[in-house]
This record gives sequence, C-alpha cells and structure tokens, in this order.
Amino acid sequence: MDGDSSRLAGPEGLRFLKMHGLGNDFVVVDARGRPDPVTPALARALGDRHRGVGFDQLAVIRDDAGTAAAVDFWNSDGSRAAACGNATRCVGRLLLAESGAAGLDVRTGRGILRVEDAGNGLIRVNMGPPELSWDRVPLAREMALDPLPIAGGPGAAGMGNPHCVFVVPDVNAVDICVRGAAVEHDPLFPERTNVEFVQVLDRRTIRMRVWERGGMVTFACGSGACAAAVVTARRGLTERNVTVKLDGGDLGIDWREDGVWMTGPATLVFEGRLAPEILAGAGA
Ligand SMILES: N[C@@H](CCC[C@H](N)C(=O)O)C(=O)O
Repeated sequence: MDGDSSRLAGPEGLRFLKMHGLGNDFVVVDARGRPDPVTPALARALGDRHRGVGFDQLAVIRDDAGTAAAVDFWNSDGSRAAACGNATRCVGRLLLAESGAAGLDVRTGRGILRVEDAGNGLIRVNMGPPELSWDRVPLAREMALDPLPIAGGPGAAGMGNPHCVFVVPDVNAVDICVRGAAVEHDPLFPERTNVEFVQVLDRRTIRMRVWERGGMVTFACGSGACAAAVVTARRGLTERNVTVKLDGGDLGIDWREDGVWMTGPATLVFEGRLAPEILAGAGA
C-alpha cells in the first residue's frame, strides 16, 4: 500500500467531488491534513465506470508549503500524469472559492501554475511554456519535433506531459480509437503519449479530438488543446491566440511570453462518499 488510508476508511467512507471541464471528468479527493489515500489500485477501482465512480482523471489535493495546494493527477489505468489542464481549472475553482482570492498558485508535476478567476464562471490557468526539445517531450532519441517520422507527419510538444498532434483535413473522418491507441504506444514516445487530431478552421479557430494517454477518447483535454495550439502556431497555420473546439465545448488558448494560458469552464457535479468495501477491495 503506497498510502495510509486508515483515517479515511471509516464507516463514512472516502469523501470525493465529481467535477468536469467540458466533459473531461474528474474525481477530486482532498487529502490536505491527512495521509494521501491514493494508490494505483485505488485509482483503477475508483476510475471503473461500472464498479467504481468513473473518471478520466483523479485529482488529489495535497498540502503544499509554497502554494495554495499541490495537486496530483492519476489516469484511470492507474498511471500518473504530471499535467491535466481541465482538472487544474476544476481544482482551481475550488481553491479560489475557498480563499476568496482572484488568483493563486498551485503546484503540479508540471511545476507551479497560476490559476485565476476569468469571470463569467470561467477559470484561467497558465499551463507554462511548451517543452520544445526532444528530451523534454520526451521523445526516444534526438530529432526535430515537427514533423515526426510517423505516418501523417505529426508534430510533438510537451506540456509537462507528452503530446503528438496530427493536423488533418477532416477530424471527423479519423478513427481516433485505432490511430490514437497505436500512436500512444509508438516507440518514439518512451513515456507513451496523448494524441490530438486537429483541423484548422481559420487562423483563430481549430477543431480537435483527442485520444488520451491511459487509453481513452475524452471530450476534451486542456494540455492537449495547449499543445495543439502550439503546433499549429509553429507551423504558421494559426495565430498564437485561438479557440479550440472540442467534443465537449470550447477552450480559449493564448500562447504568451510567460506560458500557454487556457481559459474554460470548471463544473461541480456532485459530492459523494466511497464505501469502505471499495477502498478495502482496492487494498487501500
Ligand atoms: N485531460 C487532461 C490530460 C490528462 C493527462 C493525460 N491522460 C496524460 O497521461 O498525460 C487535460 O485536460 O490536460
């Protein structure tokens, strides 16, 4: 067992929030002031849409000395992700409401990220500058990031997590399950990769569908939208400030000097408690 969940596994179970950003859905666990209960087995059990709660990512809020809080991200296959843009907005919304501040910092595997209330129910996050060297994406060996030597000539960008971006004429014509799963495991990506398929609609608008590392199609991917905007801007196809139209809705992406800013909604759906037997079944 990676963490001690004994304080959380009492008769009342483990409290969690269900949230989403454009249909990219999350379970959020607040582990501040207590041991982090999450193990790979618990992430898989919670992430099971039939026997658990179901999520695209699990976000765990932890105490942090230098920022409002630290946040860890888990995929539903039990793997970890350093970055998750949509979940950062969701956790940011909770922390902003709790503090009453208009802006604050959170620590993630991606580094310290600025989160701000953008008004109209929207949250804005600086996802940091893109990683544009082969070893920081990371790729398996030294090479140019764009185009990669993969059929379709995608471009790569890192946002704390790896992204492989295909620019295609018609995003709806792509079988993203088949191509996404194959590219996720391409040996060019030693840590596997998220896979984005992007259609440029005009210089300020792109349409994107995504296969996320961890083995799933999701309605939206915040870090993927940042990476897609970076790749299309570097190719000269778009401005650095674009709207990304995802299956779940629109994200505003603005690649500025200080990083890639992402603006979008963060929705609280419900609060729940995980039954102790589910925790026990996951070995927690
Ligand atoms: N949905 C997220 C990205 C999630 C992480 C990804 N599956 C990975 O393993 O890198 C987002 O909104 O950025």
